Amino acid sequence: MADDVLRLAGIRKSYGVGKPTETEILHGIDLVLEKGEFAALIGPSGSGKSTLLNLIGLLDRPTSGTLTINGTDTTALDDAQLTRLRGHSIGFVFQSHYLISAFTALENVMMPMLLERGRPDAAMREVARGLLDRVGLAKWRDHLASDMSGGQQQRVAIARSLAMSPPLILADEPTGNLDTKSADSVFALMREVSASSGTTFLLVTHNLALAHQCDRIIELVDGQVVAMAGG
Ligand SMILES: Nc1ncnc2c1ncn2[C@@H]1O[C@H](COP(=O)(O)OP(=O)(O)OP(=O)(O)O)[C@@H](O)[C@H]1O
Repeated sequence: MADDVLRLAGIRKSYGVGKPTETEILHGIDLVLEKGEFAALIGPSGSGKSTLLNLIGLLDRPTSGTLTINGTDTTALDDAQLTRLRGHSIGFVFQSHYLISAFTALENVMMPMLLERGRPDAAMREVARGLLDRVGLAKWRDHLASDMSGGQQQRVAIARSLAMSPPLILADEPTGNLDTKSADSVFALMREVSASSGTTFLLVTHNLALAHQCDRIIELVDGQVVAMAGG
């Protein structure tokens, strides 16, 4: 369907393939995320959430099954093609923001565009300024990342994840290191971004209160999706 941003069919993942230790971690995942959906991925520790996120983020390959991102079947792509698709289609926000501490907020937000285009230009700066305005950090654009609070740094990371206007953002415990107030405001920001730009979010979280505020909850237990409920 044209509005599918992500489609997984029969995704299996084993580690140690061909070795005596071979273990299947994901046992056939079927999942569709549509444009603008804001979904939570929950499940106990060891259930396979990070393994699944790595596959969806094109950082690892499934053992079998098909994974389609924005209409592109990734099965037959080589590593260079996967890297290119990742750069254009997927934004990442992690528990640790992974900002470059010696760079300003603006420079951090420009990074994905710099990696793509090689050298800074005025248009890039303009996009980065607009994104920092959007996450409420207009006045902080020239501050070093290391001088900002945890919540502000996570806002910069969200602005950076939007730099290439990806249809899909993968957020792995993005509020895990924040106090409740900052966590709530970072969550609200992600929801606002999703609603206003139609960006699809998949949010991995152990925080059930946040999961219940999402459009949908996808629950993983022992490498299988056991429930998909409304938030
Ligand atoms: N590279 C690897 N090689 C072998 N086994 C792995 C590897 N990565 C993960 N596993 C195993 O896969 C299973 C699922 O791990 P995964 O990290 O995906 O779970 P998770 O749901 O993200 O857990 P958590 O909530 O603790 O982060 C675990 O049993 C883990 O030991």
